[in-house]
Amino acid sequence: MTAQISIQGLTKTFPGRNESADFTALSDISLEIPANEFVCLLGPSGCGKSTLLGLVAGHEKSSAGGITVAGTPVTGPAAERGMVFQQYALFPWYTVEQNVRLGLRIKRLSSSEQAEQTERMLRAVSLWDHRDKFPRELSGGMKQRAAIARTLAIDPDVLLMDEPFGALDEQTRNRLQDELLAIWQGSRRTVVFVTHSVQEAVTLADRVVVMGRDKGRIVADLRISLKRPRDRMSVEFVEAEREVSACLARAEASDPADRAA
Ligand SMILES: Nc1ncnc2c1ncn2[C@@H]1O[C@H](COP(=O)(O)OP(=O)(O)OP(=O)(O)O)[C@@H](O)[C@H]1O
Repeated sequence: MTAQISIQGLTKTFPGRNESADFTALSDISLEIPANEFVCLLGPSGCGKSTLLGLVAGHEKSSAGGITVAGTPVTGPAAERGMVFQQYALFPWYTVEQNVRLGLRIKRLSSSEQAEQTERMLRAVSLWDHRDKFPRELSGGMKQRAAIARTLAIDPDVLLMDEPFGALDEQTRNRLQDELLAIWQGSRRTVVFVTHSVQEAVTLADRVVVMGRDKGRIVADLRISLKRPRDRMSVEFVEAEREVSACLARAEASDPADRAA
């Protein structure tokens, strides 16, 4: 089952340090994400994308407003919401296979089911032949594929991805985008994907939500209705990129106002 995400009047204020004023990263954000939708969050650095994702993941607590996933309020992390970070977060002392399998322990599967699921995921991200390697023996792209396999093996309804391909070269990044889409198309789930890249957003998303500097305000909500697979060189793709870029430029120019709470 996949889940709808409902964000209502979400505000996040971080306490100020050393008597400085509190800092409001997000103010009164509302967003509805239907089940199975692939949403990219785009916006200038510091606009609150990771904060929003962390709140959906349940890693952070909101200061006001709330989030429900499939109708249930988010009060902390849960297996149904899987997170992939830019830094791969693999255990260095475990092999690729062990890293993927570890995540499955929370699912209470039998040992043969764990082995089966691990193999399926490692094959999906083309790492089966590298399953006995340790993270230090992998390239950046391979590490990220292992991290994705580990999260997907748990079969979360909601996949939260915080710039997962941001540290990779363009070629590897394009390949992983295509792999991720193939996996998503094979078993749909709701995806919220943070990126800085307009091209990445147009390649992946059903919908691009652009956040501005002003406490995470949503300045644009664009549907990308290009058919998949998308040709990054096509006229339609370039046009969509231009439209998203124009919104991003407006977001970057938006006045951060007085961000103190
Ligand atoms: N734990 C924290 N304590 C205080 N301020 C924080 C904390 N986490 C984030 N912030 C602030 O909240 C704002 C939003 O940060 P966030 O990391 O969500 O932005 P972002 O849009 O993901 O940025 P980037 O694109 O650079 O990753 C920033 O000004 C940041 O300094």
